[in-house]
Amino acid sequence: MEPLMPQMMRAVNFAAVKHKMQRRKDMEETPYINHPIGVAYILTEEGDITDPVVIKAALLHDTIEDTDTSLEEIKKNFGEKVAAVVAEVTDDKSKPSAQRKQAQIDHAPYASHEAKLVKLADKLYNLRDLKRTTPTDWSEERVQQYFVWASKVVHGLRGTNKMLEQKLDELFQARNVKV
Ligand SMILES: Nc1nc2c(ncn2[C@@H]2O[C@H](COP(=O)(O)OP(=O)(O)O)[C@@H](OP(=O)(O)OP(=O)(O)O)[C@H]2O)c(=O)[nH]1
Ligand SMILES: [Mn+2]
Repeated sequence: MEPLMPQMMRAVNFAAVKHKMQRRKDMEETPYINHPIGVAYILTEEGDITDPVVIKAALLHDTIEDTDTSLEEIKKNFGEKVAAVVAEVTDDKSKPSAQRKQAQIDHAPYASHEAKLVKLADKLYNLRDLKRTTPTDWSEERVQQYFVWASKVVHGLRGTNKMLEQKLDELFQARNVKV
C-alpha cells in the first residue's frame, strides 16, 4: 500500500486542478477549492474522522457535479470505494433544481455511512458560509429557504456523527428552523 501522505496529496491536488477555474458565489469570489478542502477539514478537525476514504471523498465531492471529471477518472485514480462515495454525493445536474433538492431529502437516509459524513460536513460548511456572507443575487428569503431545506436533508443523515449534528442543530436553532 502506498503511504497515506502521497495518497492525500494526490486527492487535494486533483481537486485543485479540477476546480481551478471555479469561484464561490460570494462577493469576494473566493476560490472554489476552499470549499472541498474546508469540508475535509471539518471532518478531521470537528468530526474526528480519520478514514482516508471519507477524507478523499470529501476533497473530491464536487468534482463530478461541477467540473468535467468522470466517475471513471475518480475510480482509476482513487479506487472503487472513494468513487462510490463521490457518486453517492453527486447531484444529477440534468434534473431541474427543485427535483435535485427533493432527491437529496429522499435519498439521505439510504446513503452509506461514509456518504452521510461527507454530506453532513458539506451542509455544515455551506450553512456557515451563508452566515459569513450572502451569495451575490441571493435574497434573505432564499437564504432562509436553504436553511429549511438543509434541515430536511440533515434529518435523514442523523445518527452518523454527534459533533457535526450538534453544530448543525445550533445553526438551525439560531435561524428558528425546527430540527
Ligand atoms: N453557501 C454558499 N454556497 C455556495 C457559494 N458558492 C457556491 N456555493 C455552492 O452552491 C450550492 C448551493 O446553491 P444552490 O443554488 O442551492 O444549489 P445549486 O447550485 O446546486 O442549484 C452548494 O453546492 P453543494 O456544495 O453541491 O451543496 P448542496 O447545496 O447541494 O448541498 C454550494 O457549495 C457561496 O458563496 N456560499
Ligand atoms: Mn459541496
